[in-house]
Amino acid sequence: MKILHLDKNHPLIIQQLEDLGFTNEEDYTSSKEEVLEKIDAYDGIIIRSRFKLDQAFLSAAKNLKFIGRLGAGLENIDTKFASAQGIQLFSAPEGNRNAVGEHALGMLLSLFNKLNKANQEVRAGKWLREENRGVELEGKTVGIIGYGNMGKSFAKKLQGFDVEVLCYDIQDNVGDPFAKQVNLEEFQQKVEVLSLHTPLTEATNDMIDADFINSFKNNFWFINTGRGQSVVTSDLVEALKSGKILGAGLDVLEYEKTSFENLFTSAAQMPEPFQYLIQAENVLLSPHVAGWTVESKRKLAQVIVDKIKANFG
Ligand SMILES: NC(=O)C1=CN([C@@H]2O[C@H](COP(=O)(O)OP(=O)(O)OC[C@H]3O[C@@H](n4cnc5c(N)ncnc54)[C@H](OP(=O)(O)O)[C@@H]3O)[C@@H](O)[C@H]2O)C=CC1
Ligand SMILES: O=C(O)C(=O)CO
Repeated sequence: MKILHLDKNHPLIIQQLEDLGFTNEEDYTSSKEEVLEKIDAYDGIIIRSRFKLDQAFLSAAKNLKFIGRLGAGLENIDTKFASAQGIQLFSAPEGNRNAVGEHALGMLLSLFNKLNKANQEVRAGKWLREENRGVELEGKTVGIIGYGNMGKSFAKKLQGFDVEVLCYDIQDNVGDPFAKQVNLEEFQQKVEVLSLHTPLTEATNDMIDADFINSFKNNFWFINTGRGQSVVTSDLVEALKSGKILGAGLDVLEYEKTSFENLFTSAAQMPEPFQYLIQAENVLLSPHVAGWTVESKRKLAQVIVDKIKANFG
């Protein structure tokens, strides 16, 4: 079987697939059009997010048997069409769920303790203790939307903080010892910290808008390590300005072309709401790296190799 690798990744993926008898071709530079011309020669594709695998692309991939996505989200693949074509899809949430759980917790504790602001001030010679008084997680109600691999990982990390953890999910009975599943109404009545872990779908696109935010009884803290497009950034900014949202930790932004590339080459080019986010003291930003650790790079590759081996080895 011949596999085309479209994104550079951990070397173990090529080594192990070679050992299993697969032929590997690495192409990290050809345009989508160039790849389209040769794609019918491959049985498998391994990709992160370099381009969208849409109907046109999948139709041209006449011999394709599987796609391995080195990550959790599958929104860059037309999954319905791929399945209808008999193409198997392998994602790797097992590889980066721990990283996302740790990143979400890290963002939350940094926000609560104003670490980003305090760090910048001390470096600038300012010793402002009262202004940098933090708040504690103990006793708070933390709400997780989307209780799958990532949401559960975050909930697990919260054990030991003496918090109540609630989750809201469209699936029934997703709760476990780490979180109590409730309906949306109860969720919005109780939550003081909201962490978003849903995939990007039609329903979650722009889900966090002004109506949704204002349906929460309490002012709340917001962490997003899901997808930026699930948030209406201008509404988030209004909520930060009004104090409805007390602070936000955003690993993902609406202004991303793929999961790894920003739409804009500089922050200055970004739309007005982003200009607010980059100067707000109660906002912490990271460039879509929650699932992007040294360890997850290796784990993601291993998960994909293991899934290919289990199905085609
Ligand atoms: N920042 C980063 O680096 C990373 C971000 N991610 C993001 O996290 C997402 C979640 O990953 P993962 O936990 O593996 O996904 P899972 O599918 O395991 O879990 C997501 C859960 O959310 C549910 N859900 C879907 N739509 C809604 C909705 N409208 N309201 C409430 N719940 C909903 C899903 O239900 P159902 O199964 O019915 O759809 C599912 O139970 C990824 O798709 C990706 O976008 C992931 C890894 C790294
Ligand atoms: O795994 C994912 O879906 C990502 O966002 C990559 O870091």
